[in-house]
Amino acid sequence: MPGNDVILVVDNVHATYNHAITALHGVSFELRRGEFLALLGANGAGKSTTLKAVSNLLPAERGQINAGAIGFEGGDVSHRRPGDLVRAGLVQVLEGRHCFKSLTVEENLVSGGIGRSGRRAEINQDLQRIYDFFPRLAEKRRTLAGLTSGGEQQMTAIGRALMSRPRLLVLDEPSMGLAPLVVQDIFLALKKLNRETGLSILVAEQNSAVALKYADHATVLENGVSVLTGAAADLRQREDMRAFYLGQQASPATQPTHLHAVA
Ligand SMILES: Nc1ncnc2c1ncn2[C@@H]1O[C@H](COP(=O)(O)OP(=O)(O)OP(=O)(O)O)[C@@H](O)[C@H]1O
Repeated sequence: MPGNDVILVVDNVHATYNHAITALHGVSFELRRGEFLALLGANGAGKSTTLKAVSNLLPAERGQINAGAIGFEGGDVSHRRPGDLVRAGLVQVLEGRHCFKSLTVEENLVSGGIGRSGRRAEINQDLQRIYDFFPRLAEKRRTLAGLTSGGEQQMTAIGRALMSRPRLLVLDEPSMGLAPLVVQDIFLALKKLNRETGLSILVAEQNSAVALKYADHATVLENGVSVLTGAAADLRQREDMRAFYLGQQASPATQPTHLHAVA
């Protein structure tokens, strides 16, 4: 049984789409309270499927968990509707920075608080907190989200998720399609949120270099299986990680044919 300090447990999860396409066949990891964990892997490795399984969003895509279990705060997520998980503190920012483009940045943020009973003063306080983490959103608060940059839309999507006061924030590929400096800004803000508020963060990323720079730990997926978990600082030093995921050449003597689990 995991201790109270573990907020999310993914235990040997197998998942398929349409009862036919196997997407995951053995994904396991744990996320401790207050931890920033990165889920890494190439295109199609199963990162998005794992995150959708965590938020119980697979059934909406004709997907299902066939074996294994996912526990959030000690309860099995498969018994809870996605909306109930949000109210319980598990909030996901889906891939593709979904914003309401015809609403202002601030209206988008406020929309994230709908459903939670909050007085205006409380909502204003939360808005201010988000503007402190993302000063660029404060400057653009009256601008239509559709007219802001990709980075600002990603920040708006994250800010909207924060309005429901999550305990675990899950993000799918926040760096996608963004310039390197903007990606750094976003990860810096996530790290600050994690450090200053104790928010637990799970982020799926193809950009391993940036994820390993800011995360505490990382789990690597290959073809639907978690093959490696370790401290981000250790993974950054590994020759095989450098060669496979950080785009650097390992010396021929150390080049592996696949990643080896941390002992
Ligand atoms: N809605 C779906 N219906 C059927 N198959 C799917 C669906 N979504 C994903 N898959 C398949 O499941 C496998 C894992 O995909 P997934 O999107 O989870 O990987 P990923 O690591 O997130 O990759 P990417 O970075 O490209 O999003 C792939 O073989 C993919 O084709």
